[in-house]
Amino acid sequence: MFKGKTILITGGTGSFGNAVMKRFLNTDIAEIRIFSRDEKKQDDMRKLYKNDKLKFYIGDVRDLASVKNAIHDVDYIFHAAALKQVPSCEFFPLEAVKTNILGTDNVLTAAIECGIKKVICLSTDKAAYPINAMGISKAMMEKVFVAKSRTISSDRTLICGTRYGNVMASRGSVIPLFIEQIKSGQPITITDPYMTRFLMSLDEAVELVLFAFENAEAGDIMVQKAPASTIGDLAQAIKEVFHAENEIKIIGTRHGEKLYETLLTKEEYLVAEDMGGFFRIPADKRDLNYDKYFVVGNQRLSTSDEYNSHNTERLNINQIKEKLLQIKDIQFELERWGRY
Ligand SMILES: O=c1ccn([C@@H]2O[C@H](COP(=O)(O)OP(=O)(O)O[C@H]3O[C@H](CO)[C@@H](O)[C@H](O)[C@H]3O)[C@@H](O)[C@H]2O)c(=O)[nH]1
Repeated sequence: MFKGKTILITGGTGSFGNAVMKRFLNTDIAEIRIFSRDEKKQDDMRKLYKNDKLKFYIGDVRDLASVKNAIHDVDYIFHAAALKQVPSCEFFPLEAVKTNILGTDNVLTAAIECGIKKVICLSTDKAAYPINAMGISKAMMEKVFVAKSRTISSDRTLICGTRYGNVMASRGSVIPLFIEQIKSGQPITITDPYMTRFLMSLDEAVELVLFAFENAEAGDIMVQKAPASTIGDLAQAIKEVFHAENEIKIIGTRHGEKLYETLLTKEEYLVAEDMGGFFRIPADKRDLNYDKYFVVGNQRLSTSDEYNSHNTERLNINQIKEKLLQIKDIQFELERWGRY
């Protein structure tokens, strides 16, 4: 599918960007463009991979001209650039607006103008029933790409998205933090032991985006079914994997946090297509003349459940340990500790 093609990954130096890049690097793809703001991270990547298929573009999704500069002759875009830390977006909500909402609009404007064949926008469970600035900005991002998908024929530019749960061990997330705390002998800080989060590996995140690439129609949001765990069990599993004795310190919920996350709202669950390991949330294809779509007896009330990290499959400590041990970064940390 990607033979001879050029892809652009916005936010390409991040955890997800790296994982997609690695998946494609040794295939018959023609070119992988990494678009991001950070020249140091790009330089590190350039030196690490030393591969002619990898091209680097400095730019910022907030700046339309810089996106346009990177987009010529591209076939497909994976749009992963985002501000994604929940607490920091609470303090700088307009920064989340600029990157996550306006930045996405820039990427789509440029993509449509340049006739890019497919754009896949990455969203998060925090966009479903959002309560924090990060989630609200991602919910608006979803609205932007669904609306934009209506304005262009999918034969020309197909715009769709994916919604993720927490990606285990991604940069800046809780798993690397717990490992750092273990290594430096500090207490492991837990916000709320009963809080739950969906747990996905980076490989699963890449799988989801590829599933969307193959199966999504214009405006669809694809969701991967995933198990979840409580944060208390996650911390205990990490302690056991590292044979650590660190004490646990409860620090309380941070700004903007939810007790559990939702991958499908009740309203979405009613219309979603169950595709086995995935859900497809179709875009509402009606226009604003609602009466022409109404069929008597066809009203549906939101009586269904939502799909969230409290009611999905719950992993126990041993199952979390199994998942942790499959993560390369954790294997690496354990080897460095000589405890593997
Ligand atoms: O010192 C800490 C820090 C965090 N947590 C908890 O660990 C969980 C995960 O936290 P974190 O890794 O910071 O992720 P989230 O805040 O859930 O957000 C992440 O996961 C989202 C998907 O839900 C992505 O969209 C975001 O970009 C990403 O930062 C949460 O329940 C936190 O309350 C702790 O218990 N102790």
